[in-house]
Amino acid sequence: MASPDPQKLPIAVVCIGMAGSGKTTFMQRINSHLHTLHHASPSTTAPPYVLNLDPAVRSVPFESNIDIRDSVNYKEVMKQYNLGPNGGILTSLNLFSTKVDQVMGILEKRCLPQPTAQQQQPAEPQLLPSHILLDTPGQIEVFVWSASGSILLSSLASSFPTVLAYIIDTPRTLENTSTFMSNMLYAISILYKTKLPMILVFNKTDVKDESEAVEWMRDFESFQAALRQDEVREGEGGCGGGYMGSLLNSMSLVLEEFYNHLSVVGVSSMTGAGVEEFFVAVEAKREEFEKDYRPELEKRRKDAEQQREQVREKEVSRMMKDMNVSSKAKGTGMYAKPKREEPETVSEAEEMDDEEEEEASGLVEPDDEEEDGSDGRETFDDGLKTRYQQALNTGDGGGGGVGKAADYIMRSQR
Ligand SMILES: Nc1nc2c(ncn2[C@@H]2O[C@H](COP(=O)(O)OP(=O)(O)OP(=O)(O)O)[C@@H](O)[C@H]2O)c(=O)[nH]1
Repeated sequence: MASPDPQKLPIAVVCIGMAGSGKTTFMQRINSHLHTLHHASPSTTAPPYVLNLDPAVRSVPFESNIDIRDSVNYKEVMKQYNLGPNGGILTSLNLFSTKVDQVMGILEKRCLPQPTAQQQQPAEPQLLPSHILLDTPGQIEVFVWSASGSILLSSLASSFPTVLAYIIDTPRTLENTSTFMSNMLYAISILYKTKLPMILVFNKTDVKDESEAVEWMRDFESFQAALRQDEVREGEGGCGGGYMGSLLNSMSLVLEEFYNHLSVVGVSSMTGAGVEEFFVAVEAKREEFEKDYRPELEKRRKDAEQQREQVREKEVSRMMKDMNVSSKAKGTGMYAKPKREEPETVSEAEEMDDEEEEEASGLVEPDDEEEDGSDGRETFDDGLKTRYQQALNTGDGGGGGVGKAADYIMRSQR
């Protein structure tokens, strides 16, 4: 089947952000925006596909197609494993990630073009969602820094263009320069951890707009001025003074490159202002994903495959070495005693008896062993390696190959 056009693939938007930044409200807003588009033009636009990955949320103000709470009971997990709230969320997410294959199967079935029964003449063009929306747990680190979060994100990104929407509580983050810088550093760490394109969503712009933050990001001088104001306000001992001031100063210089890679939008999830700009940014990130991130993902996948292959080769060599030792010990394989030929004359019989006595007493000439041993071992090793490789490679990728290898070991040890 030809791979689908990347422009037609639904794009996955993963909402992450500090607790209380407004992720769920933002999800609700973009979900309702896409539903409105669908209602306006039902024949050309499908509603989004929505996933809730927050196991601890009591109720979500939007309808999700896949909800982690349907498969994992967070409260029960806490009870059974004797965990606190964060451990409970983490374990629930881990349990859910064991079903990632099923989740991806459903997503691919619902969001990717499916081959029709008669491939040559597709009946009607399938209307697929243009967006997959994901809400994540409030405890950001539980999702971003856990193995299960990585598994879910990398599985998603291997099938769909994926962008992160990092939701920021604008009024809170603009309280002072150090809060702003902390938030930016958190965003940068997530960017480097996930290696996915990111949009900074300055939320709650109905309370305070994002212009000041944008200025701090784009204009180093204005951040310096804000820093000086903080110093004056809080005095030398405050967050803007002393070593903190110079630290923030140099960090703002370092972060310039990071800011250049980010899309920034101001949104009010309450009023809906800025939502259209957000979707424009999402489309720009889709291109970036295809141009920069997909090749990187492919490269990482190839590297991982190569590594697996190397490990397998090592295993084969190790098994071969073990075989050599155990064959030697048992006198099987290349160390098997050659079948005795019947002596034809009395002197031959005497010679053979002498040899037997020598072997039994351990008095074998070292030269004799070396002479034909090295050649024989190489041929034996090569043959054995080929047969092992065949045994490991044959089969269904499941236990078939391993089974054959095991059979082979058993037979050769007899
Ligand atoms: N004024 C204003 N308030 C907002 C906006 N977005 C969210 N809020 C409020 O911020 C609070 C937190 O919003 P949530 O959507 O629950 O935030 P969250 O990040 O999902 O929270 P957790 O799931 O607990 O991490 C709520 O009281 C919202 O009403 C906004 O755009 N403007």
